[in-house]
Amino acid sequence: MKIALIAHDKKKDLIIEFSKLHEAYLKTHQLYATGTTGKKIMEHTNLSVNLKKSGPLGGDQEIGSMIANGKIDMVIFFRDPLTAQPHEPDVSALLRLCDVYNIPLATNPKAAELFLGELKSK
Ligand SMILES: O=C(CO)COP(=O)(O)O
Repeated sequence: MKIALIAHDKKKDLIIEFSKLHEAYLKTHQLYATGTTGKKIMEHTNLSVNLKKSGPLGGDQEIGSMIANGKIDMVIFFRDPLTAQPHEPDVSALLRLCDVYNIPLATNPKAAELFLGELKSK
């Protein structure tokens, strides 16, 4: 599967923790991430992540474009619902495209755990 991993700044620690916890399983998939999220995941794990631009610099749109072109199968995006983002329109567009293309989208760790649990059971 092609999985996109994204986290807003205040959620970076959470996505690192999640990636470490599920490292062995995530290793069996192709991973993509917005710039800073992906770099941090690679710093803290042995995962190899295909890096896009940083979210505020177009990374969300790059991932959105991949979704529109059938190149992403699942999105794990730990959003920060309590902090305004300068690139909010890009964030909304990415979430919207997940619904347009019926791509599973986990926006918090519990949802992501459920998704991986379901995948692992297959
Ligand atoms: O801003 C983001 C998602 O909207 C994430 O971008 P970074 O991973 O580059 O911090």
